[in-house]
Amino acid sequence: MSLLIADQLTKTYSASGWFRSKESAGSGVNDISFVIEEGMCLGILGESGAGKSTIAKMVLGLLRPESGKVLFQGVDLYRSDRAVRKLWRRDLQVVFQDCYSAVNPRMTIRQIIGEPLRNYEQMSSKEEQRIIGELLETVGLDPGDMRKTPKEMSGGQLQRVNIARAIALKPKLIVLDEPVSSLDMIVQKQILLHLRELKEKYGLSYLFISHDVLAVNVLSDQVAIVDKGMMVETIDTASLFDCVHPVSKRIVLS
Ligand SMILES: Nc1ncnc2c1ncn2[C@@H]1O[C@H](COP(=O)(O)OP(=O)(O)OP(=O)(O)O)[C@@H](O)[C@H]1O
Repeated sequence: MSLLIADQLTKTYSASGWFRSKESAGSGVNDISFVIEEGMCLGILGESGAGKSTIAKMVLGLLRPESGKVLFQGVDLYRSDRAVRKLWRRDLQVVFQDCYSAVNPRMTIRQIIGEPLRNYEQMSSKEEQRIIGELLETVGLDPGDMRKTPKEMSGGQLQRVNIARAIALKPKLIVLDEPVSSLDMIVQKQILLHLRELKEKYGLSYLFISHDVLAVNVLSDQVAIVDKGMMVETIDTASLFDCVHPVSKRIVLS
């Protein structure tokens, strides 16, 4: 059974009032379909406004499609009850682009990473501390960092904290929504390679949203290229630079 199936997802935004413009009226995504198998990373590659975040939100259960469905582990996300969705939430995590707004600045790193553990697991404070220490080591940080607050971390370190929080419950799939775009090139590469290692070590699957061909090339097994809300081509990453669709060529080879 495939881990995630997105089947003909369509969402149209209706711009209104002061914000109505030719560009935004009728925008969104149309007839988006893809499959993610266990242990696989699918990259969604497209320029700004192509519809990448809309796709991510629909997969995460945050935006109901007008038509089409999202099946996660065989369960139809938008037709399941709250209890099923809570279980489903555990296996499907997310890392957003803006590492600072993804965390509560008043919490310590221990509280941030411990949040999903407290929501889903019952464990002693000592056990929680041990697991958080291990998670910090797994993402290349020092266990002593758990006493820090977000403002004492660099952007790259804080994004590693967000990754530690995302893997805390050993999810099946992580949606990575431009996870390295706000970091400098060297840190971007370190984190992408680290995500690749984690994927191989724990058999994780990723939906990797990006506008960056090189980043997609590092992490993805397959790439779906989106443009103006449509999926124009899906291609194995090994053949990415041999893409055939004119839009893919423009995006990949520019
Ligand atoms: N809430 C909204 N209301 C109206 N239009 C929207 C809304 N959200 C997105 N859009 C429009 O839908 C299209 C797709 O937006 P989306 O944010 O999914 O693109 P994106 O590829 O993620 O872009 P970026 O890389 O700039 O974040 C764009 O034309 C955008 O203006």
